[in-house]
Amino acid sequence: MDKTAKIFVAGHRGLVGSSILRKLHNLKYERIITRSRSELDLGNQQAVLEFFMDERPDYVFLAAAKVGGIHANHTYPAQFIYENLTIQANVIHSAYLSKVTKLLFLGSSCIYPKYAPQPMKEECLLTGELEPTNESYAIAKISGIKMCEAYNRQYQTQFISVMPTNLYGIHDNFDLETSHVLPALLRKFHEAKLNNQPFVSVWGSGKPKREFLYVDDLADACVFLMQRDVSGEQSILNIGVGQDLSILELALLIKKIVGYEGEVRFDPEKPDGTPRKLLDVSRMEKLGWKAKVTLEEGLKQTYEWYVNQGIAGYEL
Ligand SMILES: NC(=O)C1=CN([C@@H]2O[C@H](COP(=O)(O)OP(=O)(O)OC[C@H]3O[C@@H](n4cnc5c(N)ncnc54)[C@H](OP(=O)(O)O)[C@@H]3O)[C@@H](O)[C@H]2O)C=CC1
Ligand SMILES: C[C@H]1O[C@H](OP(=O)(O)OP(=O)(O)OC[C@H]2O[C@@H](n3cnc4c(=O)[nH]c(N)nc43)[C@H](O)[C@@H]2O)[C@@H](O)[C@@H](O)C1=O
Repeated sequence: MDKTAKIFVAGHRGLVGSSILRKLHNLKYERIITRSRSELDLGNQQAVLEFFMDERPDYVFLAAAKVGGIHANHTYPAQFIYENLTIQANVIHSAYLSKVTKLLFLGSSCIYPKYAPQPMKEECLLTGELEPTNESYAIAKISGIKMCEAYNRQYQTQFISVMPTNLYGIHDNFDLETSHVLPALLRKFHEAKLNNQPFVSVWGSGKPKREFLYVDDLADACVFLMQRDVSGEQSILNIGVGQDLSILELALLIKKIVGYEGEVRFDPEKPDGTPRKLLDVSRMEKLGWKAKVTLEEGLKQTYEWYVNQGIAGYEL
């Protein structure tokens, strides 16, 4: 991927896409193409094909998707399967037809079985039942991985899939209904502090364990992979930090960073989801890549960004 390559970042306004865009700008890539959803609906097959045939990008980062936390996934399974299947099918097929050199598809750690041995290796894909709260999303993501593999086998394309663990960072979604746990807890603890609330409600039992990767580390890994030949069995790669913590431990860390002094209460009416999903990151380590940002550093940066955006009501 030389500096004059034409690069399309799909989903450039999202958490991941915006971070990939920042990384490419910092590395002085000169020909980056973006389209907002109103300019190009990636669910529109004809429009996507016309765009690829007109623009002829060399490299594609496919970071556009229907994304959400446990509640959104559980409540809107039809939208999660339909939108993800159509976006990825349109982009991957058009990339093949327009002879894209290399495409990187964003999967997710939720593609692995609910009770997969920990840490989860890439080989455990399709070896057991999925977690019901995000089955629709996971099935769509598995289809995207299999589509990339099928095109590589039949058409000799270079389409790779990465499986990031739970992500967080600046430009995340802080909506309490649709967000993931980390931005939700940053917001809940922050608002509880501002409003002197006596407790913060944390969903589920607090026992599930999750691994969190700062989004700029993910963007770094994605660009690293685009710049290298990772064909064959390495066309699927886990990306994580290799360490996890319980939701209770996460809540206590966020409470400390925000400086909230009230109580943490659990809401057993809300689902726990997968008990644990820690990724085995040895494939990426063998390639020479490792995450750099610690959870505490990443949380502080994200909290500062959230507060400075003005969403939170006051400046730090
Ligand atoms: N966030 C996480 O914890 C994880 C994310 N991933 C994967 O990473 C990728 C990016 O996720 P993330 O950045 O968090 O998601 P976001 O929701 O932050 O961003 C998704 C982007 O896709 C765009 N988009 C959605 N539908 C369409 C459409 N029909 N046409 C054009 N654009 C569209 C959105 O546009 P708009 O701004 O207009 O809504 C948005 O910019 C996804 O594939 C996700 O599955 C994987 C593991 C964990
Ligand atoms: C990235 C990943 O994200 C999703 O899977 P998830 O990891 O289960 O998602 P989550 O971040 O929303 O929750 C993690 C844990 O945290 C608990 N929890 C506590 N309190 C809040 C809370 O306030 N909000 C949320 N959302 N969760 C909370 C919550 O009950 C659960 O036990 C999938 O959509 C999946 O498709 C996917 O790919």
